[in-house]
Amino acid sequence: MDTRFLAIAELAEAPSAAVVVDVMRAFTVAAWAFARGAEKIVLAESLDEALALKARHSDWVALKDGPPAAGFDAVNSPGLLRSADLGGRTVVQKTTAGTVGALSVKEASLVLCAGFVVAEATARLLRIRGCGSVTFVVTGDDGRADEDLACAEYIAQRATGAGADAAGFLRRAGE
Ligand SMILES: O=C(O)[C@H](CS(=O)(=O)O)OP(=O)(O)O
Repeated sequence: MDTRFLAIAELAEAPSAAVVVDVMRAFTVAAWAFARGAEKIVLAESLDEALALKARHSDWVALKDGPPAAGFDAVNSPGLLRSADLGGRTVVQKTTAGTVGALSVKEASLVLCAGFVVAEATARLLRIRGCGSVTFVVTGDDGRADEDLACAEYIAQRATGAGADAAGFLRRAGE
């Protein structure tokens, strides 16, 4: 498997397969939202778009990063979502890095949004799909977030079927 690890700003053309990594926190939050029963997540281009979607669909859950704000129901916190009941709900999510990264590769044939909590499932899907070339988008800190790079490298190793010791990658993420 041919792998590239790029910041959002380094993306030139649409990759064939993209794994967009945001450990802290957009795609850890997204995984928890699904674990708490969410039916789907809509990624908004802007805060205004998120609010407009919420206005059109009052039953949707509008979620943003940063502090709570009027019109939004939730913030980008895995810890808070762990106790939320999102059964059957649609979440609209807007964050600074993760959702921007995912939307920047929306023309790719395959877009996977990942963090450590879904790393193994992500690697398995890449293996099943037989992706020959994968672009990992390192979203945090303008591509310098080591928790995202560590997660991306872990997924890349696991996707090739190579054994990888998660502990070392997780340690990097925690530093
Ligand atoms: O919720 C977050 O911590 C971040 C904000 S920022 O990227 O650190 O400014 O959003 P995310 O897009 O989940 O990284």
